[in-house]
Amino acid sequence: MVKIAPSILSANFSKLADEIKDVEKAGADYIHIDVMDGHFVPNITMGPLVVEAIRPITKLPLDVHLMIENPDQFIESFVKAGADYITVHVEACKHLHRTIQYIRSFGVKAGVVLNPATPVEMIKHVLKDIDMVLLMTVNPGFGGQRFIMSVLPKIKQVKELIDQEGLNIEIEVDGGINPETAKLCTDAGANVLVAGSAIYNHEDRKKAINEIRKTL
Ligand SMILES: O=C(CO)[C@H](O)[C@H](O)COP(=O)(O)O
Ligand SMILES: [Co+2]
Repeated sequence: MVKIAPSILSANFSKLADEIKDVEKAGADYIHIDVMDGHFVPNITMGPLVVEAIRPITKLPLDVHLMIENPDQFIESFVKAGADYITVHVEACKHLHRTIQYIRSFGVKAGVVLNPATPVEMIKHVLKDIDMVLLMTVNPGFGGQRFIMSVLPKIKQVKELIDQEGLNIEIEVDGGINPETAKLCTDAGANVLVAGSAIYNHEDRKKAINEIRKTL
């Protein structure tokens, strides 16, 4: 079963609680939270205080995507704020294996993220230690960008590696996911689809989620 994770990056922040309840009612599986620090990516968004405020609003797992330098420094704060998944960029971690162990030491699911230009080889050594691989299908930093087609073979590559090893790891894709691109990703092996603008730019979120689901 493919999961849909609306990214609140494209939500109306002045009524964030309603925006989250709306997608939960509409059949979302996770809430995707994009954390940006203005260093790792050229944009600044939200931090642990926002995650803490969101936690009581929804029963859905909070999928926290850290686009920040030196993520270790903030992991405990995001755990305390209520994150269920914490994903860190391979490109931002000096000691990736250590960071993953640190996330898991709190009983939280750990994921690794690859930018479009980063090869899959970078995560081979940690596959047995993670719960999720997140493949960026845009360059991180902004919502509403165009899907990068050249990431599709990487999704397949990750799926094959996971299957070869008999592991139970979610494959999430993030960026430019919409009714045109979703099935390309699930056919390649993705089972979690992050969608920001494709859901939040529509008045009817249930319809927007169903439009994606019915293509799969
Ligand atoms: O991580 C992200 C950007 O760095 C966002 O999750 C992503 O861009 C979602 O937005 P959209 O679906 O509009 O592309
Ligand atoms: Co994201």
